[in-house]
Amino acid sequence: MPKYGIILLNLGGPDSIKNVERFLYNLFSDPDIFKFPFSQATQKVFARLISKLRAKKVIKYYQQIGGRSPILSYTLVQAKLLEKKLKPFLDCKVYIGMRYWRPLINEALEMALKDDTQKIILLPLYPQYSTTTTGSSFNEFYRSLKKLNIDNKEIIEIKSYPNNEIYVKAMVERIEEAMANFNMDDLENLVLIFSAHSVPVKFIKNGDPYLDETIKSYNAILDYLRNKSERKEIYKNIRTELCFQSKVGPVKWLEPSTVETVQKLAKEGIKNMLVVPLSFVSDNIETLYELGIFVRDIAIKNGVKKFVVAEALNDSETFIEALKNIVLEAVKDEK
Ligand SMILES: C=CC1=C(C)c2cc3[nH]c(cc4nc(cc5[nH]c(cc1n2)c(C)c5CCC(=O)O)C(CCC(=O)O)=C4C)c(C)c3C=C
Ligand SMILES: [Fe+2]
Ligand SMILES: [Fe+2]
Repeated sequence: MPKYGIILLNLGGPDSIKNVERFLYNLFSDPDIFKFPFSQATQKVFARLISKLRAKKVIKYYQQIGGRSPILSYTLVQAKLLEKKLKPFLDCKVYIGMRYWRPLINEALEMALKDDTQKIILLPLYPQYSTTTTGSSFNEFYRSLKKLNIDNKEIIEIKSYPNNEIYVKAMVERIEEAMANFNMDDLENLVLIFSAHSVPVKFIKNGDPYLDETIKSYNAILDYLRNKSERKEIYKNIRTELCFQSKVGPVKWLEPSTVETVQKLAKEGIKNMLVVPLSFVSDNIETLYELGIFVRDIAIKNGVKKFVVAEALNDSETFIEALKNIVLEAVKDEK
């Protein structure tokens, strides 16, 4: 009977081509991410329609990255490493609760309850809070709790950690690894492009802190690179950009887009680009296909010579250390 059950919250992704449409249906049925007018019933009808249409398009993308999303395999590794790292300090077990594809949040909760867990810690694998990601996962968790008629469990929510020092260090390590692809001559004509997942502007206007927290991460990583890293003198002279990827649908999303940014830089004569996926802690379709294939193709066609995408944190030991510290900090007054 572990005292603490830690539920890692993430988006999830289809585990096969045949499940792409069902995954998209779950995503478009979520009123926290896509609000359709009128009623819950119309939301379902629209979700059915849009997931069918979008599946036709994105199945081709999933086929190019191995026929499934790699999110779960990376999250499984992160869960295992975190449990191992935490065990000497905390009586705990780590579970995975995905928002849109298995293992789902209610399944993680049921497993934690079966193990007779006394307290549940919600740990989002989103460093930056958004109502569309962490907020949506929290809502789904509380709906699952209500369905099971549970009202006596202590729940500890970790909201976000955009400028946690160890998380920032883990990001810097990934950037340094990717920088090994460039030689000294390349550096004079290199731009570091930080690409975050976009959200519709209306969420930000309604108070979603996602943009502020994304800028916080961006500034903290730049500060580390330019003032604390071993090669700080190099980073002081490297130009950087922050942009937003993965817009879906016709409404206005956060800009500038990653594609526009790459095109603008290429037009200016930039020949070397290092793209850093910000806001993703595991590689997924948005990093592997959108950045690694789609945006790369545009860059090369526009004259870019070297286009490198940094690996997401995935199995980074330093990232797991950050998560360990974040959890221990959250329970320090409880133990
Ligand atoms: C990490 C931050 C993310 C935010 C913020 C986010 C907002 C957001 N996403 C959609 C729609 C889609 N997202 C899709 C995939 C996807 N999204 C994230 C992360 C964030 N989303 C990840 C990690 C993934 C990849 C999952 C995988 O299979 O590997 C998709 C499916 C792919 C596609 O059709 O392009 C959709 C759709 C909206 C509408 C939104 C904010 C309102
Ligand atoms: Fe998304
Ligand atoms: Fe996308």
